[in-house]
Amino acid sequence: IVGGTDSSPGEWPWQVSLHARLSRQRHLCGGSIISNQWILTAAHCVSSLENPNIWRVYAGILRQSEINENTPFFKVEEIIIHSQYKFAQIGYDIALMKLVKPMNFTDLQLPICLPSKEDTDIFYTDCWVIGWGYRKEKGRVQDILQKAPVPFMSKEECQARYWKRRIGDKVICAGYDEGGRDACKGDSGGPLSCRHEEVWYLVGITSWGEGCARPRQPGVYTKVAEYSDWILEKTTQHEHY
Ligand SMILES: COC(=O)Nc1ccc2c(c1)CCCCCCC[C@H](NC(=O)/C=C/c1cc(Cl)ccc1-n1cnnn1)c1nc-2c(Cl)[nH]1
Repeated sequence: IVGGTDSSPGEWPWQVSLHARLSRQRHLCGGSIISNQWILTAAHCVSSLENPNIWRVYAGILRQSEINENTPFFKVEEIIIHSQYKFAQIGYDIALMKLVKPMNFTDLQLPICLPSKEDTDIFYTDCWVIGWGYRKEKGRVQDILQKAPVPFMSKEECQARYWKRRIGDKVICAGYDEGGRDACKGDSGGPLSCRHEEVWYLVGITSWGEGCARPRQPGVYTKVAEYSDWILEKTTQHEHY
């Protein structure tokens, strides 16, 4: 996160750190708890790393330094990537991780509400981007979870900023024309959390941008309200006859 500040313990209890164990283990992406057994993240985080056994989900942590070989984590049973996903810049940048065992909710690990598909036209005014990512384009993963307020940007303005690309209806842009606050490397997959009438909603999934916090280059987020049916379909246990 560029231009952010330290979060407090329990401020964002739905935020998780997704680690993968390749040659060595490291933080790769953020994610959000949406139920006791499901994590929502970005497809680009897990595509090409679809083996569930390499992933470790760390919940209820504020600092990356809390993570060591003795720190408890949740194992992943299944990874579901949107079938139309190709690249983050095209869209459909959404994926689900099913945990092997349901987690117990505590003050430090709780789900965030999903917006309903009727909520696609709410103009949220209190949105925050969160993560352990870089504070500048050439940076490093941060120890303490960072937070930054980012204002919504209209689709028209966002399309004007990214005129070489097609900004579709299933993404949200957020950021400042003067730059200065934004997501950055290591934040993707994490939540764009917006508070609306005292309730926090998972409005966006951190996806891509042209550089970090550059003027007139806002962050682009998967618009979660557009995927309510997809999430419901994939997370509902249909009896297989
Ligand atoms: C010590 O451990 C580490 O350093 N880990 C570790 C640390 C960092 C990374 C990895 C591991 C790789 C994850 C691969 C999958 C993910 C690949 C893409 C991912 N993108 C982002 O997180 C954010 C994008 C982004 C999003 C918005 Cl909304 C706005 C501007 C953005 N940026 C534009 N330019 N930079 N950011 C990324 N993440 C990293 C990089 Cl490197 N790039």
